[in-house]
Amino acid sequence: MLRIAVPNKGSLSGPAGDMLHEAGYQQRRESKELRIVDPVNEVEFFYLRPRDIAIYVSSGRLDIGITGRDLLIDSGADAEEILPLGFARSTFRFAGKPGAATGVEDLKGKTVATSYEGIVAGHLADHGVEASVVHLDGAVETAIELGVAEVIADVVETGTSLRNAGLEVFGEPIMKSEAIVIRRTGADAEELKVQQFLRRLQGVLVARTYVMMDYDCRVEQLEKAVALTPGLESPTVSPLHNEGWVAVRAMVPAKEAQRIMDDLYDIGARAILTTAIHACRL
Ligand SMILES: Nc1ncnc2c1ncn2[C@@H]1O[C@H](COP(=O)(O)OP(=O)(O)OP(=O)(O)O)[C@@H](O)[C@H]1O
Ligand SMILES: O=P(O)(O)OC[C@H]1O[C@H](OP(=O)(O)OP(=O)(O)O)[C@H](O)[C@@H]1O
Ligand SMILES: [Mg+2]
Repeated sequence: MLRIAVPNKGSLSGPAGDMLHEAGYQQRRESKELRIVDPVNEVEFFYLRPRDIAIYVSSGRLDIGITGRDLLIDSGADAEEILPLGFARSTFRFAGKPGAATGVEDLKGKTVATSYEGIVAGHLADHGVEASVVHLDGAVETAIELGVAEVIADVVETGTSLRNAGLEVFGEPIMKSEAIVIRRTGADAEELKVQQFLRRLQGVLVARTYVMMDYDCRVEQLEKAVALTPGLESPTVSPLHNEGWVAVRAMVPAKEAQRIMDDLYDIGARAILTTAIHACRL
């Protein structure tokens, strides 16, 4: 049975559960459940604190886990990223009162508050900067106002929390993060159950980003039309009963679907339809 760590709380928890559900796995019904078995798919899910997941996976007791890239790096655990999942996207940045600093090199002798001590200490060391790091569990933005630190390093998504605290980012982003699947470093990459799990999640990612497009066009326009809808490998082209017309079917990126429909219409395609993809294996 495959043993998988899933975030039990916080920003990663809801979207991770939704994705696993879309991939056909049974998920917990109640937020207090700590583990469930999905006997049909032969998977056991452990609901753990996001910060602890890399540690469990690196111990080898759990096969894979879903966590944030920033949490994996912060933990220093012996685990590696095997699939980015596209949700809980954020950047990790320094911030302070306007004019407090312009880059990491200005932090010598200063105090930095953060919940991600591992990332910050590593980044300071990479730049040869000696600064103090104060660990706080959350609401780090308030640390400056209350005099605990001169600058902070924190997760930034929309920037609203920083703005509300009168702070500004400075310097280059320390890292970009999103939810990821991890496994123990060097674990068997060919393990069939792991491969099947990853294929299911990849199927969800494709189903979320692509739609199926169908349309009819005149044979003379086919090359132009196919250039607009190349599909992933090559579009399906079938003859219509009316001579001189063909039906074309191809996957297109959902974000571009409306523009592609306009362009197809302009070159004479008709009966242009898009439909959602519910699941897929590429
Ligand atoms: N506002 C946000 N937008 C996107 N991702 C976020 C945001 N806040 C935290 N994350 C991501 O969530 C993960 C941290 O999860 P964790 O549960 O520790 O904190 P949280 O989501 O802030 O929850 P809480 O603070 O309520 O405990 C990290 O990967 C982080 O990048
Ligand atoms: O750029 P934004 O869209 O404002 O998002 C970033 C904020 O979200 C998280 O805080 P959270 O709400 O989890 O509170 P916490 O600081 O107590 O963890 C993070 O720590 C930032 O403070
Ligand atoms: Mg938080």
